[in-house]
Amino acid sequence: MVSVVVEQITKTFGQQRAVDGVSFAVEPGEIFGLLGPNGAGKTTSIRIILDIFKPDSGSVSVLGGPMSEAKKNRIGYLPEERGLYQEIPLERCLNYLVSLKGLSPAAAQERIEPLMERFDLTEHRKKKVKELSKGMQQKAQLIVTLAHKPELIIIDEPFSALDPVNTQMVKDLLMEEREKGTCIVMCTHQMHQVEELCDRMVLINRGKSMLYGSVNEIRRQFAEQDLLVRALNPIPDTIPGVVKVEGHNGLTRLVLADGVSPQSVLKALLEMGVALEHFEVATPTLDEIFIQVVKGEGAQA
Ligand SMILES: Nc1ncnc2c1ncn2[C@@H]1O[C@H](COP(=O)(O)OP(=O)(O)OP(=O)(O)O)[C@@H](O)[C@H]1O
Repeated sequence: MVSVVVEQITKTFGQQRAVDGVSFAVEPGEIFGLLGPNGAGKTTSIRIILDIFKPDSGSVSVLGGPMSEAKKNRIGYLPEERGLYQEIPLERCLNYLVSLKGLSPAAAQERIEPLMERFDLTEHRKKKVKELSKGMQQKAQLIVTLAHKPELIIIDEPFSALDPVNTQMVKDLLMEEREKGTCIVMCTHQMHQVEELCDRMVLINRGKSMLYGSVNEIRRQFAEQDLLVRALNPIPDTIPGVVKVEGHNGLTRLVLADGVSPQSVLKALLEMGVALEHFEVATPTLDEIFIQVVKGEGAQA
């Protein structure tokens, strides 16, 4: 069963077309990136998926059909605007919010304790939420998102305010959830996290879907006609099929002539006696692809 199917959704606020014909599907056991610049329509799309907004047109299926009150307890949502009660102790706040997902206070407590331990929050459990640091509050919010063992997790900027150690901890947790077959939809502006974590993605710009598919496939589509090589002996200046040879971060970048394949250049290098240590087809980072697409230089539907 596909966890989320979004088909041709549109939403307009006044004159503003916030979402304009966006479609995508997310399977169980995958981490899916919902990406786009500020104001692209990501939060609006999430709110439509969660039935907070009705779309003007198009349809959404969540966990096998339309959203229902019962289904909301099978979803974990980490919203952009965080919703912890600031004036009460952390443990009470967590227990209350997790109980809202259909667990008894005792069952909620059983789920919360190991997560507080894992997130190094146990010693802070008696502190009022407002006395916790931003990173601690972020971790607490993640506990609320995950403790009821949702089948679908929708998270907006899960790594905000987290240091590298906590970021890694959250990444490990998300990868464990994926292993268990949970479906994870993640909004983030941190493209290197998407490269590391996401299986597939959609990139929205001005409400429209610009790129959709496997992260690796999208990166390959944008691969340049360049090779990055390093050798034990000097790399010749003139190589058949190569129009430019230049230094690049400790490697040598070979710019290929139109229509020349990386394999033919590899063969030429070996025939010229180059002792290769490193050979790769230069793949742009998602950051570079994001900027290229959003600036309108490489838009693909
Ligand atoms: N409730 C609303 N009323 C009016 N306009 C809205 C409303 N919610 C969103 N918009 C507009 O819709 C567009 C998309 O906003 P949205 O919040 O979905 O973007 P986003 O991709 O989540 O951006 P960010 O990365 O900055 O969070 C923006 O132009 C925004 O001003």
